[in-house]
Amino acid sequence: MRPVDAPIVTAAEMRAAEAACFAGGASQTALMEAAARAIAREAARFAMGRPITVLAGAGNNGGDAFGAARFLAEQGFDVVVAALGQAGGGAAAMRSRWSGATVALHEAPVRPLVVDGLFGIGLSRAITGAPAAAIERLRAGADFVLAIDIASGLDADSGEARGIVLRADATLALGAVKRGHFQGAGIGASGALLLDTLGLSVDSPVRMLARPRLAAPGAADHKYTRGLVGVVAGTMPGAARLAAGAAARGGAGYVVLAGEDAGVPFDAVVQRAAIDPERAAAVLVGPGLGRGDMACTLCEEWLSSDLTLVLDGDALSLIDADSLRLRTAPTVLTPHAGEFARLFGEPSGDRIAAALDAAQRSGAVVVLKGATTIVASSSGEARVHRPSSWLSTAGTGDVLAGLVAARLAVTKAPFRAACEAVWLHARAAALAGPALVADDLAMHIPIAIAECL
Ligand SMILES: NC(=O)C1=CN([C@@H]2O[C@H](COP(=O)(O)OP(=O)(O)OC[C@H]3O[C@@H](n4cnc5c(N)ncnc54)[C@H](OP(=O)(O)O)[C@@H]3O)[C@@H](O)[C@H]2O)[C@H](O)CC1
Ligand SMILES: [K+]
Repeated sequence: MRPVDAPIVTAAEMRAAEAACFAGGASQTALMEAAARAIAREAARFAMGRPITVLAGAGNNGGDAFGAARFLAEQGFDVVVAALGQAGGGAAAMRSRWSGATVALHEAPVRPLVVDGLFGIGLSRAITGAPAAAIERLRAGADFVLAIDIASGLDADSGEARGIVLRADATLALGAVKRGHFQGAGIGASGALLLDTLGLSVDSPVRMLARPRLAAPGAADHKYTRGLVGVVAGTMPGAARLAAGAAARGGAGYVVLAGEDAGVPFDAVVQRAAIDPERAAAVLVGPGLGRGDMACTLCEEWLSSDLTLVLDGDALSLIDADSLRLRTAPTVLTPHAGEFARLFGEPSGDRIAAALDAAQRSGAVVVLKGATTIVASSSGEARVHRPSSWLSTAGTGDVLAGLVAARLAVTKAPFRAACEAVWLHARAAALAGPALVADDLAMHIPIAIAECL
């Protein structure tokens, strides 16, 4: 199945879940048989009757592979197993049940479908030498590669490539999806992500972002109860206008764009010289703010207020992470990779862990944007989303920041608001289609909201 709202685990968390399953009386062989059956089911779908080469490593990833080969052969598929090393432990039992053709990995025949059971979450060092050469040859010749649990060569936690990676067209995650599927080289090497939980009960405060449930305003609501969003304009008012337009279409009851001659995206956004702090439910500082003295002064003023803030763009270049700890009001930061690195340091591989650390350190909700966007809270919760790569164009960050401010004004809950905004932003991009520009996004936000009611 395509995972939705699924827990995302580290290798250690996966092993702990497996151990708990074994402690409850399940056998490793039974679990591997279930995994093998699931792999064979998916491989049969992609093989479409064509010959299959199954790659089997020395660990349990390889054990799964031998089991899958057996089930595929029983269904009449032409299967050969190309094995690396001697299977140990549970994998030996699975290997002993395979009676079909087995060749050494370097002799693996190139076939339309390759099932990758070389390495799973036990990869412990870079893949080099003969295995690397075989991976290169088989990837070049295969029509389709199905990875068992994770593409061989990927670190299960950081998604970093350890030497060569056997890029997959689809990955069947076993038990739970792994952090490595969503970051580093894992983003491009995992292909379509499928999941079979094998009946394991796995939970984690880190989950895939699901479509939010939104509510229409109540009968007693008016523009102030729905929340006034203030957007602070600066030297590049266009960015603030993009943010204000997104806030207005993102559910805010009232949007004030504060700044001389900032202009407005449309008449429903009101331009004023200043934001009335008594009335503002959320204030966005940063888009197009600039980094001069005036910008510094504005940043300091709002940071020292007790208002709910969204800090984006230039504001993230003017503050330091530790000063945020002094704030007691809800704060959401929306850094891209460069702004994040300046505030919290360069993430060392596992960006999910880095975002959680940053949220813990700053006390803010951190939205670490990128090919995978991570929403992290200081309570240790995180949501992970893969938005369209077409969002990599100027101004889309301003739109997201405006959406975060709108959802904050509506929900008054920073983690929930940031999750809703990230989902709506990605959905608006999908609706806008290829080659979108930031100005296209806002008009699709109401359609995305309608899908959540
Ligand atoms: N999650 C589930 O419900 C289930 C998962 N299963 C599968 O089990 C694997 C994890 O199995 P494990 O045996 O821990 O590890 P691997 O199969 O990934 O392989 C590790 C072996 O490979 C050797 N190794 C590691 N790196 C290299 C390398 N670069 N070159 C050569 N050999 C390497 C490693 O040797 P060491 O020297 O590190 O000891 C191991 O021998 C999981 O991914 C799932 O596929 C269960 O089977 C079913 C349930
Ligand atoms: K694999």
